[in-house]
Amino acid sequence: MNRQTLIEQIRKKKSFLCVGLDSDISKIPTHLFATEDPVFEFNKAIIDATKDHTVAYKINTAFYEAQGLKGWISMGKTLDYIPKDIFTIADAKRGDIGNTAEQYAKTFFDTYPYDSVTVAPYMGKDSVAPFLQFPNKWAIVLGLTSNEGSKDFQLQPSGDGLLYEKVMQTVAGWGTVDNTMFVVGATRKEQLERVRELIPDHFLLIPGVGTQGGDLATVAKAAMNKDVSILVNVSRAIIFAGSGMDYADLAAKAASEYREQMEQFL
Ligand SMILES: O=c1ccn([C@@H]2O[C@H](COP(=O)(O)O)[C@@H](O)[C@H]2O)c(=O)[nH]1
Repeated sequence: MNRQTLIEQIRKKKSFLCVGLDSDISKIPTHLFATEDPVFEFNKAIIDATKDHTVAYKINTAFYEAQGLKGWISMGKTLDYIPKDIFTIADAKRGDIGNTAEQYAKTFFDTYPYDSVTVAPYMGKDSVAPFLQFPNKWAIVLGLTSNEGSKDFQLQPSGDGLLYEKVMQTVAGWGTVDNTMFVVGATRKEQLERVRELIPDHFLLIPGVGTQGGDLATVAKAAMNKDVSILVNVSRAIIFAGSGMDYADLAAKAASEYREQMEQFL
């Protein structure tokens, strides 16, 4: 999906919500274990319940890879089931030397036709470049992450600024606003305005609202630009809003409430 279409979807649905399909098998309602593929059945109902409220789905591949072959099968079926006008993210956080990165790009853009994949930039330009060669596909590069450990390296001084500032400015020069987004945690609210000074036009994928405690209004005010250009991810607070037979209804309610809040900023 290209940038213009994504912006149009955000305007049309009045939502910049990304629902995270972190479908942890240990948290899936027990009645689904009577089905052949409980993870897919869970995701299918979540997608049916939330698709009108969201413009993106983020599949965190860890929850699928941990299940081995059957996890990859559930992931493939889930990706196929997502409506084609909804942006898809493989949250795989890949990054390796060039020829290996090429294989990762092929995995998540060709074999599994995601719109985007999250990429760790630590290994430098040749590790990110292979993800930037596919028309209408995106590398979503870790910029400033939501976890406590982001203080260990990302927020450390580097030259005149902080390491994450240097990383984001450098990576922004490798691609364009049409193929590169950045991950910035909602929990790093002190840095959001600085991020927008550094990269005013790029899309940001913002996780950390919901279970991690990030505030939607703070994020929207600091990070939106004239084209909106943010996707706010919520995983557990939507997909595990309930744990019984009514889990999909409760997920729909949670997603709808986030969308209604988002509409106020659009
Ligand atoms: O900095 C980051 C980068 C990625 N994530 C991922 O986003 C979701 C958040 O899940 P919640 O349940 O809404 O907390 C999850 O897949 C993380 O791996 C992040 O949280 N922070």
